Amino acid sequence: MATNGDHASTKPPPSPSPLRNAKFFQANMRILVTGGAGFIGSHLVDRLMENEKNEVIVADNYFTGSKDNLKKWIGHPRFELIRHDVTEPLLVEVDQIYHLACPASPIFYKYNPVKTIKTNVIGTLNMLGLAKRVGARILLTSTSEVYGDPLIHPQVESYWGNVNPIGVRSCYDEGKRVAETLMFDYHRQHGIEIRIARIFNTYGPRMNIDDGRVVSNFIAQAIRNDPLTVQSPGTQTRSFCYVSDMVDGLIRLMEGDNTGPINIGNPGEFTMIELAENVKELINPKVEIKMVENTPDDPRQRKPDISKAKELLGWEPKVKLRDGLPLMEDDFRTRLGVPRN
Ligand SMILES: NC(=O)c1ccc[n+]([C@@H]2O[C@H](COP(=O)([O-])OP(=O)(O)OC[C@H]3O[C@@H](n4cnc5c(N)ncnc54)[C@H](O)[C@@H]3O)[C@@H](O)[C@H]2O)c1
Ligand SMILES: O=c1ccn([C@@H]2O[C@H](COP(=O)(O)OP(=O)(O)O[C@H]3OC[C@@H](O)[C@H](O)[C@H]3O)[C@@H](O)[C@H]2O)c(=O)[nH]1
Repeated sequence: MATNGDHASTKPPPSPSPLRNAKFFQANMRILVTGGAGFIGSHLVDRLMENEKNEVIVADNYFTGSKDNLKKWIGHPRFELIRHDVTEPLLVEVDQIYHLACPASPIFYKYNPVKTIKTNVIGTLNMLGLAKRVGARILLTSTSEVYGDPLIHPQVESYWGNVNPIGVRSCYDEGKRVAETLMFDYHRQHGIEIRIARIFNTYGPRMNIDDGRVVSNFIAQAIRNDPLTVQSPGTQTRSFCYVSDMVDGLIRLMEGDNTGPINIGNPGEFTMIELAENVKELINPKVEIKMVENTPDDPRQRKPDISKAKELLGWEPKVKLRDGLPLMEDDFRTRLGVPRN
C-alpha cells in the first residue's frame, strides 16, 4: 500500500470493480479527468488516449475550459465528454480519477471566490465520495500556492506554508489546502488510494489567450506588439514548467506507490523582469516592457525543491523555458492569426 511516512492509512482500500479481474473481460482502465477541457487537463487527456487500453471520461463545466481543446477526441469510442459541475455529485464507474477541475488563473479564481471555494471543497468531497464508492484511485492537482508567500526557499513538501486565510487569493490557496486535508482524511479514514501533486506554474499551448497568467499575457502582448505588463516590483520570481513535462509527472505520480504530496515543477527560477526580457528577445525585440501595479498578496518567490519527485517518481523536467516559449508562440500565432514575419 502507498504510504507517506506517518500518513499511513488505517484501512485497506475499497475493492475495485469485480470486472477488473474477470477472466473474459477485456479490462480497460476507465479514467475520469475532471477539468479535462482545460489547459493541463486536455494535454493529460491526449496522453491518456494514446494508450489503447484507456477509456477516458471528461467532466467539465466549461468555466475556463473549452470543447475545442478536446475536439480531436469527440466521437472517439474510448472517449466521453460530460458537461458537469463537480460541486454536484457524479455517478460513473471508473478506476482512476484525475481531479483537476478548478479555475487556475488568479483573475478567474477571484472572479467568483465563493464558487472557487465550493469547487475546491464540495467538488473534492464529491470526487472522494465517488472514489470511495467505486474503489478508484484519485489524484488531486494541488498547487504551489499552498505555500503562500513562502518563508523558506526553495519550497519543500514538508513546509507548512505562509498563507493569508482572509485575503483575495484565499478562496484558491486555502481551498486547495482543505482539498489536501480531505484527501488525507479519506485516505486515513476510508482507505482511499490518494495521490497529491503540488503543481508549480505551468505553461504551454492551449492556455487561454486572455487567461491573465503571466506567460500567456506576455506572449499574446509580444505577438500583438502591446507593451509587456510587468507587475511591480518585477523582482518577484516564478519557476515555469512546460506542459508535456507536467503531464508526464502527473501520470508517474498516479501510477507510482507514493501518496505525495509531491512538488511537480521546473526549478529554473526567473524574475518577472527576466521573463519579460526573454519573451522580448525570442518573440518581438521591438516590444516595450512597462511596469504596472500588482495585485494583493502576490507571492514574492517561488521555486520547487523536486528532490522527492526525482527520487520517488524518477521524474524531472526536460524542457527549458527558452525552448518552451517558442512552442507556445506557434500555437498563439495560429490562434491570433498573426504569422511570423
Ligand atoms: N497551470 C498551472 O500553472 C497550475 C498550477 C498549480 C495548480 N494547477 C491546478 O491544475 C488544475 C488545472 O489547471 P489549468 O491550468 O489547466 O486550468 P484551467 O482553468 O485551464 O482548467 C481548469 C478546468 O476546470 C474546469 N472547471 C472549473 N470549475 C469547475 C467545476 N466547478 N466543475 C467542473 N469543471 C470545472 C474549467 O472549465 C477548466 O476546463 C487546476 O486544479 C489548478 O488548480 C495549475
Ligand atoms: O501580466 C502579468 C501577469 C502576471 N504578472 C506577475 O507574474 C507572476 C505570476 O502570476 P500568474 O498570474 O501567472 O500566476 P501565479 O504564480 O500568481 O499563480 C499561479 O501559480 C500557482 C497556480 O496554482 C495558479 O493556478 C497559477 O495561476 C506574479 O508575480 C504576477 O504579479 C505580471 O508581471 N504580469
